[in-house]
Amino acid sequence: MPLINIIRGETIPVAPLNVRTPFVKLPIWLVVVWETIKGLAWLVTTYVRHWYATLPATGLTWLYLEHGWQAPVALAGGLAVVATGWAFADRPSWLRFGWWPVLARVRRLVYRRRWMAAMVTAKLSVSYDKRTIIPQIQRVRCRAGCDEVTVRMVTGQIPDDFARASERLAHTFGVRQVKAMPGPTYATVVLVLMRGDTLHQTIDPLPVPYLPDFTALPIGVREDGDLYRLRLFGTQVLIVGATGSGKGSVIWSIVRALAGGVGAGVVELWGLDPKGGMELGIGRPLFARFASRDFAEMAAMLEQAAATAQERAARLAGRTRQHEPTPDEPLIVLLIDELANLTAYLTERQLKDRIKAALGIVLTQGRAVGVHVVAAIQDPRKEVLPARGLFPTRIGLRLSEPAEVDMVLGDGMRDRGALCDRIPQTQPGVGYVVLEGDPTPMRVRLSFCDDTTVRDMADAYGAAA
Ligand SMILES: Nc1ncnc2c1ncn2[C@@H]1O[C@H](COP(=O)(O)OP(=O)(O)OP(=O)(O)O)[C@@H](O)[C@H]1O
Repeated sequence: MPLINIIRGETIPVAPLNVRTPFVKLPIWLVVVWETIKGLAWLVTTYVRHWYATLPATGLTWLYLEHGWQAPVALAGGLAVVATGWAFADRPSWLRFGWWPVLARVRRLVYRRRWMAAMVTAKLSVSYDKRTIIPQIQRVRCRAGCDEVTVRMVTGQIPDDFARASERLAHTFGVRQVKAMPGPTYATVVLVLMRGDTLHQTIDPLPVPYLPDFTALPIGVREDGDLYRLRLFGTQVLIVGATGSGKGSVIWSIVRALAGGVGAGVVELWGLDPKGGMELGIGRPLFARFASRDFAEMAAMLEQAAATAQERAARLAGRTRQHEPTPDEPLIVLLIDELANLTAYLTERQLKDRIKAALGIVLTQGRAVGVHVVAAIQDPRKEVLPARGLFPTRIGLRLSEPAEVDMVLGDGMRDRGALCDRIPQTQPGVGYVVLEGDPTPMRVRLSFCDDTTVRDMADAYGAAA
């Protein structure tokens, strides 16, 4: 009979019907056999699933039964000696194939214990049709200072859902930070749970490359332990950070990576230090051109850089897509400390307009023809730096407000883990960058060149060298 007056999807109240379940009589031996088969099947599945624990336990028990307690103790001792020897002989392979896989097994158990509660409280479980569906742990991998947990998401979820809950997850699992990035296949997300802090200590100045690779200048260390290499070809670089965040160390790290080129004559550094030469002054011999007090001189330098960029662009048009620096036509890098002094705080209107126009030309036309800008600024707001969008590469150091993070690194980057506003004042030189081809931000620490290092570098590679 068709139901009338029933809205689709509405729950129909239980009918007051008296239902009697059919009564089937089973012999007791059948019940016992069935339960035994079920128990055995459970034992076999558990044994196979947890082979990493059950197999060694079986082996040790067999040894004990066959040869007494000395045999398993000798075997365990022997294994410990071999493992220690391996760890000392070749630490990377020991970590990769020995220690981390074992640790990953243990961590998997730890995560599974708290997983359900974590997913429900972080609102990552999905209730549907009176059922609660939880994202599933697929794989756990351990690496230096972090665990990578690959999770199978519930249908309809996206990695950004996990990114938004990352802080909650970090507290739940007692780790420093959680980053969420798209997994290797659709419907998976990789949660990177950062434990220790590989960037805790100051990074010493890196070796100066004999001739710089302009596509990969080594300027710091990434939190995954690799070198952080900056691509200069084809880009302009903006460094944003509150006062004392270490903007100077980014500038000097870049200069250090380019110093070999300065010595060889294929790189020309132009220094603009509107704060009176406080920052760049110590490395004066490294700069082919330098201005620190006279704003008219700075405007003239920018105009000359703009004219060079235009002239090179006109000459190279249709011949090459990337200018190759030579001693006759070197790569020009304009290093500007506190750019806001030129773009926002300058009171002289005419000078300001000249600087704005020249800077716009350099930023738009200089990228492919070897005229680059590396500029530092404290305040990333549009009112202070209208040309922010013309800097394709941005480095976000410690910032004062969460809202500034997305302004510097791009929309949604704070949710994806770029916590620039949480960098402690005690960690200058730490910041976040967006690497090519990676949608999640990477935490990095720039190398620190103290005054003596800068002076030595200037003596070795500067004009007088
Ligand atoms: N990469 C780094 N590693 C360790 N310490 C650093 C690093 N960079 C800077 N510092 C320390 O932090 C202090 C402040 O750095 P710095 O002057 O470069 O900051 P800043 O952002 O340029 O500040 P301001 O805007 O006031 O010029 C330095 O005196 C130095 O001792």
